[in-house]
Amino acid sequence: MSAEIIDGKEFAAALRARVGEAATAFEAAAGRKAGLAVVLVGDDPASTVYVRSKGKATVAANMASFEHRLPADTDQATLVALVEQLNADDAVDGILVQLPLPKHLDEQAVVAAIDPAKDVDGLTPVSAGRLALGIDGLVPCTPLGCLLLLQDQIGDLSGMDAIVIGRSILVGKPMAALLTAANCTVTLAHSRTRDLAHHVARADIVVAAVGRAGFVKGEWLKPGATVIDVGINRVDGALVGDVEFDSAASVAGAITPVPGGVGPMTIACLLRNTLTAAHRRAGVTLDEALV
Ligand SMILES: NC(=O)C1=CN([C@@H]2O[C@H](COP(=O)(O)OP(=O)(O)OC[C@H]3O[C@@H](n4cnc5c(N)ncnc54)[C@H](OP(=O)(O)O)[C@@H]3O)[C@@H](O)[C@H]2O)C=CC1
Ligand SMILES: Nc1nc(=O)c2c([nH]1)NC[C@@H]1CN(c3ccc(C(=O)N[C@@H](CCC(=O)O)C(=O)O)cc3)C=[N+]21
Ligand SMILES: [Mg+2]
Repeated sequence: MSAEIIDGKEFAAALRARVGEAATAFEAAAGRKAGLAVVLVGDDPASTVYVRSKGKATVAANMASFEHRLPADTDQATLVALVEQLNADDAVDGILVQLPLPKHLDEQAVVAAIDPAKDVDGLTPVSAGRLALGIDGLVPCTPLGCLLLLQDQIGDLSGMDAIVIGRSILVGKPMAALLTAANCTVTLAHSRTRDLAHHVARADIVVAAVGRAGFVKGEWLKPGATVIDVGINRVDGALVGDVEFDSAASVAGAITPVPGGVGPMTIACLLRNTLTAAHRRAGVTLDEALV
């Protein structure tokens, strides 16, 4: 193995600590804590674990956490009514509806009901439109976390060839937009891409968000490439990424592990977005140098 291991867990802990300090300053200035509401429909075990760890991180960063758990058979009108109630609640700065929702619910309509000012997941049409147009707004947490790791690892990304594998609304598409804004030349690959290995071989930066364990092979990589593994797959009880770690680590220059890479960054960026939303909503200036 030759690759440097990118310690997302450590980076995320430092970011959460800075967000916590800024959240304390926000409370002093605004007379209230910044607040994050998370909505979980159903009892998918992985989602339940994620929502719980996020709630703990929120409280540890001196923000208020509001958890709403609804039964799996909740109807559309009830869920949208909850989102509207959270939109109207002044103590709530951020709203996250855990995805995927049970199949009988219209995910797009639920997300579109979120007030864009509180869209800390960056998933509403308004947030996605702002990102596409280069207008300042709230950016999806996982791609934001990946970008922060890349900039910390590499510095200026200008002119680099990047490939994003996966084009989901939550990860791949916004990741490609962020890398484009950072002046990379971006390839966005998906299940219909022909000769993926050929495209990967050109890339200085590889972001894998496919949802298939060990899908990206080390032999595809350009030697020295920086590899960001977004995948969270459970195989025989263990968490593994979308990149075949051992073969990739022998070719890459740097690589994120799973766990301990992108996952912790997602939570840290969720807190950061909540703090950003709180400042904007309260008309308090955020010291950007801090976070
Ligand atoms: N670490 C974290 O914080 C987070 C991790 N994740 C994890 O990241 C992974 C991806 O999540 P998400 O984006 O939501 O997943 P989706 O299932 O929504 O999207 C998967 C994408 O991968 C593409 N894909 C599937 N098979 C192939 C293939 N053979 N070759 C090329 N592309 C392919 C699909 O293409 P097509 O569009 O053509 O179907 C699709 O665009 C999952 O493992 C998920 O658990 C997700 C969110 C946060
Ligand atoms: N609206 C919405 N927004 C999301 O951001 C969102 C979502 N829905 N649905 C599910 C996915 C998945 N996701 C993860 C976040 C953190 C870890 C994480 O912290 N992982 C740890 C390991 C955790 C463990 O051990 O299980 C790690 O990688 O080190 C993983 C996955 C956010 N998602
Ligand atoms: Mg380091």
